[in-house]
Amino acid sequence: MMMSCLAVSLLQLSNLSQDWSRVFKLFILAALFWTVFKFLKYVYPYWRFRNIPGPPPKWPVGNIFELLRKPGQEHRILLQYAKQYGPTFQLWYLNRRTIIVANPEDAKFVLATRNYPKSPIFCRCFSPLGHGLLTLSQEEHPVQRKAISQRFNEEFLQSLHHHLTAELEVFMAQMDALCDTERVVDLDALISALTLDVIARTAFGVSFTAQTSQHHPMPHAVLTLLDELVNNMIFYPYRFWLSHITQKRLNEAINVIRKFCNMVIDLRLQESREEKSNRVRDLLDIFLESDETRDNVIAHVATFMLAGHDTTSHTLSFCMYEIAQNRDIERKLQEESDRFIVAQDRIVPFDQVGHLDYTRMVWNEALRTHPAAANTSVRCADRDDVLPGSGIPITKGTGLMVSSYLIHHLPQYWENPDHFIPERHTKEAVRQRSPYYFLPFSRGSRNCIGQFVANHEALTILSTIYKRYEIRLAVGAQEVEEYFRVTMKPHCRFYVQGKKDPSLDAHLGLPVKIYSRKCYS
Ligand code: HEM
Repeated sequence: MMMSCLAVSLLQLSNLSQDWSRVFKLFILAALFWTVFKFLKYVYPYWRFRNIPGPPPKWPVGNIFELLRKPGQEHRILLQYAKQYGPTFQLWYLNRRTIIVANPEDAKFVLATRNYPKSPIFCRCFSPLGHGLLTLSQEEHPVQRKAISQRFNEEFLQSLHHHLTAELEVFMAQMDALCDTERVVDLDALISALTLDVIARTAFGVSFTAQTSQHHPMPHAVLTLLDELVNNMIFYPYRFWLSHITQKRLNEAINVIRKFCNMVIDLRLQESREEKSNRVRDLLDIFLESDETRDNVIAHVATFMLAGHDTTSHTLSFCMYEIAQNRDIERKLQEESDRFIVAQDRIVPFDQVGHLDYTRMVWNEALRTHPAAANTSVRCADRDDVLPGSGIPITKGTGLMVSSYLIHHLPQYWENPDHFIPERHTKEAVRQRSPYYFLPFSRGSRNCIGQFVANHEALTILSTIYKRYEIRLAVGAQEVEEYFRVTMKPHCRFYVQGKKDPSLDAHLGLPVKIYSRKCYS
């Protein structure tokens, strides 16, 4: 009896263990299937699009490491690819395909139709302060854009000129002090402080005094915010590991900006009608007059500051870098500013800015050779399609980026693309070519809403500077390079005359010496 009981329980145990081993086997099999499925899903896009032009991806990471090879020089690497594989080509980020678009016909298709909304990842990364125009969804954007565009009129431009004049006086006082001293100055830093003060006045009606003091908390907060947003985007796949490091700086910057905006808005709401009529209008007025919540007003103003500061200042620096290498261009600019800044005026009057034709051509050539926004933000196809210029197939969800830098530098679109030739932008020449050959401000419904602000600001600053000063590079021209980090900025690799000068920062933007113009000395 005992024996038979034992035999039965042994049998049950062995059945149980057989069940377990069967479950285990099934589990291993399922895991194997899952791995194979995931593997095939991962490699399938590589296989499916293997014949599309582009640098061969290194499995499993794609083209990441080639792009990371030279930080800040990604635009140069992409230019090599565009020359080798054709203007529109594909790149792989892990197993995700991104199409770099530099065929003007393809660019038109992507920018002018509404089938390519901004990528949700971009919108998520760039909106910690809420959604401004740059990151609004395809549905919300048109209404907001229309409302803001209507208020961006002649009156607004006049108030901009008023703010610009005030800040340019501060700028010139600094330039006068540096003039003829043989001191090496970082012109990019000076211009950056100037444009930050201008955009602050245009936005809030008050200066951040970035040009004269280090004490205002906003310049630091705005620059930190910009930097951290870029980090957010670049390191998006690793955000969980990096978040605690970057999040602290980001939150601190956001708190400073929120606090400042709230303070200015509170003051505005307490203002009497008389006080308001005695003051020059600014962006805050425009947004407060719309029926936006306070948080949305702050998001809009912050977006304008972020989008309008770096872009304008770095392009201006590159413009002066090019002029410093070409005395003929400098002379023509001087002649034009002499014509429009007359008698006791130091700054070109508002109604004369539109007549600065040569200065405009020089500015446009700087926008072509060194476009601050070297490419649009990433778009995401909302349907299957074929790009009409290159014939490249697009599947729903594919990322696309239109590269103005590539279009501006490919010899099939621009003769001698690396030469700085302002005459490319005569009215005649502009009429004869497709607008999609020149895309510094992008095009279509998501183009730059601030482009007329940037143009007005740039022409006023350039004519003021070349009326009074001569700018000379303090280093060889080849030592200043383009450094790309969402925007393109000038970056000087070497110290002056190869020696470390303790008065200079290791990463200068544009080292120059400033002289008073011969006829003024
Ligand atoms: C040289 C100077 C500038 C350049 C090269 C430039 C370039 C651009 C580009 C390429 C875009 C499209 C970005 C995208 O595809 O997502 C853009 C958008 C934008 N820019 Fe500018 N920009 C400049 C100056 C300014 C200024 C001064 C302001 C503000 C006063 C400004 C405000 C904006 C805004 C708000 C957007 C988003 C527009 C929308 O999505 O509706 N920009 N800019």
